[in-house]
Amino acid sequence: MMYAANLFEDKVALVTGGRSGIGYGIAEALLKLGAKVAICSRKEAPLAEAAEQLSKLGPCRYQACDIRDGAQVERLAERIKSEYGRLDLLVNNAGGQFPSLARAISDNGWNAVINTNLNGTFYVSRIMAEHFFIPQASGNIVNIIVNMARGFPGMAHTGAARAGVENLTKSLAQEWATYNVRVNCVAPGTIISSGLHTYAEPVKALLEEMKADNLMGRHGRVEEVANAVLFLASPLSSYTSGTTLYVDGLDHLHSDRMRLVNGVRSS
Ligand SMILES: CCCCCCC/C=C/C(=O)SCCNC(=O)CCNC(=O)[C@H](O)C(C)(C)COP(=O)(O)OP(=O)(O)OC[C@H]1O[C@@H](n2cnc3c(N)ncnc32)[C@H](O)[C@@H]1OP(=O)(O)O
Ligand SMILES: NC(=O)C1=CN([C@@H]2O[C@H](COP(=O)(O)OP(=O)(O)OC[C@H]3O[C@@H](n4cnc5c(N)ncnc54)[C@H](OP(=O)(O)O)[C@@H]3O)[C@@H](O)[C@H]2O)C=CC1
Repeated sequence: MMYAANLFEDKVALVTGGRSGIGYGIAEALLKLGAKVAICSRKEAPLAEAAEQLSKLGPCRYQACDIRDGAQVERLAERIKSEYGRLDLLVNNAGGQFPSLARAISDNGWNAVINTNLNGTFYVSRIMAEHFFIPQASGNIVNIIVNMARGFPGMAHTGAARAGVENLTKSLAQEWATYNVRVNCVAPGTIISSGLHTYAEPVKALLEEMKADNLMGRHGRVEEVANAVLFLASPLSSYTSGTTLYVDGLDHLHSDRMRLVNGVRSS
């Protein structure tokens, strides 16, 4: 552990999508550094199980919540208020999409991905800011997006949604600086996590190709994303807001996704 063991002592964090994968790893890292944590996601049973495991490291509450539903997010804010009385850090990690060429995405599929990744992130940010960050005159938001620096062929819906979140981050960072609220993004490349298991062939083969194409020759690890979140969540980054930190082994500068997508299409 490279950060001070009490870095987040007395701090309260909400990690959306904290029941699995990257969100679970972020919650785990925050708890190990003294934070009190709340996690939410849609599926109650695995969420409860994750909270039980995480509670071995420190206080961890959970509540089922679909981030696309403002009323559910309001109830989550009330619960955090009654359990912990404050919120210092929001990690907007919940999200996802499905691989598809743009022409094959249905209207519903497009809307599901935009609602989850862009609208959901906005609802949670605004509601947590109104309940906690603005009245407290302090807060920190870290948005988990994806590397879509050069577009995202094969996942155009999520590329558009995450670009929206990146721009929203720049706007909120400026509007809320006066309330001592920082807002930043972490943009992972391909990370070995539960999320990748949701993809079937031929995407699995594509993932191997993407690994070979990566200049570091590998996919990323959940801890590497969590470490970036810890930095942005901590006073070590106190003069940093409105930015994006890539955790992608250089994919944002180098990878040729269109070539890889074409390879899958012709196989
Ligand atoms: C190609 C490169 C691969 C490497 C990528 C590496 C970078 C990124 C990695 C990750 O992000 S890993 C994390 C991934 N985890 C997830 O994606 C899990 C969560 N995902 C979801 O929950 C869904 O994708 C969702 C669509 C956002 C869920 O929304 P919802 O629950 O509302 O969906 P549904 O009601 O089931 O469907 C709505 C609509 O969407 C269509 N759809 C859903 N899945 C697919 C699919 N696999 N293929 C095509 N279409 C899909 C579904 O059919 C519905 O549309 P209609 O049929 O009604 O038109
Ligand atoms: N793994 C990777 O390579 C990369 C992942 N990312 C992003 O990082 C984040 C975490 O990914 P990862 O851990 O790998 O994947 P997971 O699929 O394991 O995590 C997604 C989490 O989001 C929750 N979630 C999804 N939709 C909603 C919703 N509407 N409301 C509340 N919670 C929701 C899910 O729980 P539930 O189903 O119970 O709602 C789940 O816990 C995602 O945003 C993902 O797109 C970005 C780049 C790369």
